[in-house]
Amino acid sequence: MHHFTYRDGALHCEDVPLAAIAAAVGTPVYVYSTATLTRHWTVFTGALKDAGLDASVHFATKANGNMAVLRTLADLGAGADVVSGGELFAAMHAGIPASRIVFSGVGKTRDELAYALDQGVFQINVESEPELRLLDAVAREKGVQAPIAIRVNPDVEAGTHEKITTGKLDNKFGIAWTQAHALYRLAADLPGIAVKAIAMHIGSQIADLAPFAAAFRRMRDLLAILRADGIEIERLDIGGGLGVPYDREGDPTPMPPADYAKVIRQELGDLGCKLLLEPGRLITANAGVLLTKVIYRKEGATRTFVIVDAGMNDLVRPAMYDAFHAIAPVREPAAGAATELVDVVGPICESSDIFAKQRSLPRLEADDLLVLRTAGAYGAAMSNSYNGRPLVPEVLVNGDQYAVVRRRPTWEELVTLESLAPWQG
Ligand SMILES: Cc1ncc(COP(=O)(O)O)c(C=O)c1O
Ligand SMILES: N[C@@H](CCCC[NH3+])C(=O)O
Repeated sequence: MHHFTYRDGALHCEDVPLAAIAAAVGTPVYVYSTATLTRHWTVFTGALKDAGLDASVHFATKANGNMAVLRTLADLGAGADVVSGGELFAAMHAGIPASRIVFSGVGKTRDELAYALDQGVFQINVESEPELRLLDAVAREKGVQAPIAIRVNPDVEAGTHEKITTGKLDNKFGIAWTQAHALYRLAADLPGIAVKAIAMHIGSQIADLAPFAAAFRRMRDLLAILRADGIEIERLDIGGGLGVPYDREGDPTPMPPADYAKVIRQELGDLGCKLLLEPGRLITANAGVLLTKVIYRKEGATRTFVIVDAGMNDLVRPAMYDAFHAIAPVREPAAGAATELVDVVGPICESSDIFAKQRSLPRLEADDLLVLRTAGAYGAAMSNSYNGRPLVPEVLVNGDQYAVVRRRPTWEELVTLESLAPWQG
């Protein structure tokens, strides 16, 4: 069931024509579908339940931290996986209780650890020995015990883009699995630490089950070693990383959640541990599009450029990871309409500000509206104001209603955080 479809020749999000949103809010703008968010959440949690797994799902808020999106998920029972004090604050602000929040991240500061303990987060995923010792000290100062997992790096090849792989030995994330037992031994002996779980996360946009299965087996082996040493582990946090279809011809079809759940059950289902999952992209990527307008059609010497009003500051994935995003015109092309090969580019003064090279699209003119699909994860979340462009706004659709859930800042607001130095008068 798709919630971004053509009706009467016009692309809609649920029951709202995207052209109506463009007219009212302006472009560029992200548009999210409540129905798709709900469907993804329900299918994913349903697959875990159908596989008989005792699991809790903690949405990785880095993928999409919009408060209205988080509230939609919170209302469905979501927990959160956060990676900074700011994300922890925002998740709680959106209505996700600390008791359902996991705090991950390779560089948590003393202040962030103290804040997380004060709030009573469910679990802190420790990623190094110095962090473990600091957390122990902060917890003891407060007279509490910090509930922890140690994030273990299983050293598997996730088969994804090298900029988003995290589970190889030379990545900065987690503890090498060869060093994990010793660190768990230390953790078990620290009075400010309560060892609860083993955590892992091997990368993002993974479209194959084999790396997950290999990592789960490492986890299983480690659990046996820890148990033999008298270290009790109640739960296993298996991270996120499931890939989604970006609709590029020839791309592998990402795995269905039911198949993923089956592998979890096979490898980890008989250990008496509760499971924690941290999907991000899977929940929100296909629930959002970036709606943009053609500014110019420019006939270059060797190619035609379609210059749009969204830029790499609004959606950095193509520039940063050579990511593919399907592009569709908001006005449905007539059946059999001619297509041409064009480069779709943004207005930013960077040569990498290119959304698509030599993409086959119907002829586009100035003022035509387009969407970049599958933009609901790591889209707005990674946006910035480079080139003096106000942060891109966000709209949430629900049936025939829509609301601006982050407004576009004004030019005045672009400079309000800045001030002159005292000697400048
Ligand atoms: C620790 C951790 N958990 C969860 C996620 C979410 O990953 P994804 O959006 O690929 O599901 C990430 C990001 O890769 C992460 O670093
Ligand atoms: N930002 C990346 C994913 C990074 C995952 C963060 N751990 C992307 O858009 O693909």
